[in-house]
Amino acid sequence: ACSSKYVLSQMHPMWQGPLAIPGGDRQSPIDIVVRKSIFDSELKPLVSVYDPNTCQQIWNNGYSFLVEYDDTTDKSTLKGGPLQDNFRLCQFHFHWGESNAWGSEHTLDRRLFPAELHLVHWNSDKYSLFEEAVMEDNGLAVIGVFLKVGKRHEGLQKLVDALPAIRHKGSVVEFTRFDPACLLPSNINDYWTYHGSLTTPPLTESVTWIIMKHHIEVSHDQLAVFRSLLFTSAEEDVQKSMVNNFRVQQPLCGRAVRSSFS
Ligand SMILES: NS(=O)(=O)c1ccc(C(=O)O)c(S(=O)(=O)NCCc2ccccc2)c1
Ligand SMILES: [Zn+2]
Repeated sequence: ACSSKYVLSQMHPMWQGPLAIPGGDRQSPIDIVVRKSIFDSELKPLVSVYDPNTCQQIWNNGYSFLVEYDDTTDKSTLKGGPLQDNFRLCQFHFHWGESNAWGSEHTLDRRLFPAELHLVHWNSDKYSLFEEAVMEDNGLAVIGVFLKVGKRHEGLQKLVDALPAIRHKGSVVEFTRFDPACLLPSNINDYWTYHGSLTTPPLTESVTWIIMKHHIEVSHDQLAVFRSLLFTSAEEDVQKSMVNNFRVQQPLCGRAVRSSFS
């Protein structure tokens, strides 16, 4: 799938029909083979500055639920690490399974996690709109954090409590003063990074992925509320629970995965 100009047969249970992807040799997600990752001492510490007052709403887009931030100014930003430019936070969302046995998009030596958090940022030094950056090389930076089932995550509870109000596809509610930094592991300086793509349409190869080595813990009950969301809108007569909203893993095609730690 790396050589062909177009990568077809992206027949994913959730998307209708094959998706032709331009290029197709730097798709995401991937399995991170830890022993094959390359320590890069030039990788700097990540610097995230998030302003909870830029948090605006939470909504169900029929694929995941997104917490969206005001990205019209440089108030919530990410820089450093593998990034040369300044990136603005636009949203975060999760991927999860129908059981705790699987759900993450990336894996570590094939190890699956029950869920994965993605914080999506776009390059505000080079582009003026998220929609532009999505289509461009070096346009996006996404932080991935693995979730494990264990103790209750106090910071996550405010988000969990908002989910029943957005059960159906298309529902939106106001959601303010949420600090996404509370969802990051205590150590954000240990990560892997590689060049890849969005894992949802348009699957553009515009993402610098930054996958955290350390996970966060959430409780079984908190994750169960994620699974109470629906893929379907209120009007549809068959309601489908929002689970297994992850993409199948993609070929590495010779890409290097660098680590910030040895
Ligand atoms: N797993 S991932 O980080 O690749 C990802 C998943 C979902 C979405 C999304 O918008 O639903 C996004 S998004 O926020 O980047 N939007 C992509 C689709 C889109 C393109 C252009 C304008 C609006 C939305 C990213
Ligand atoms: Zn995602």
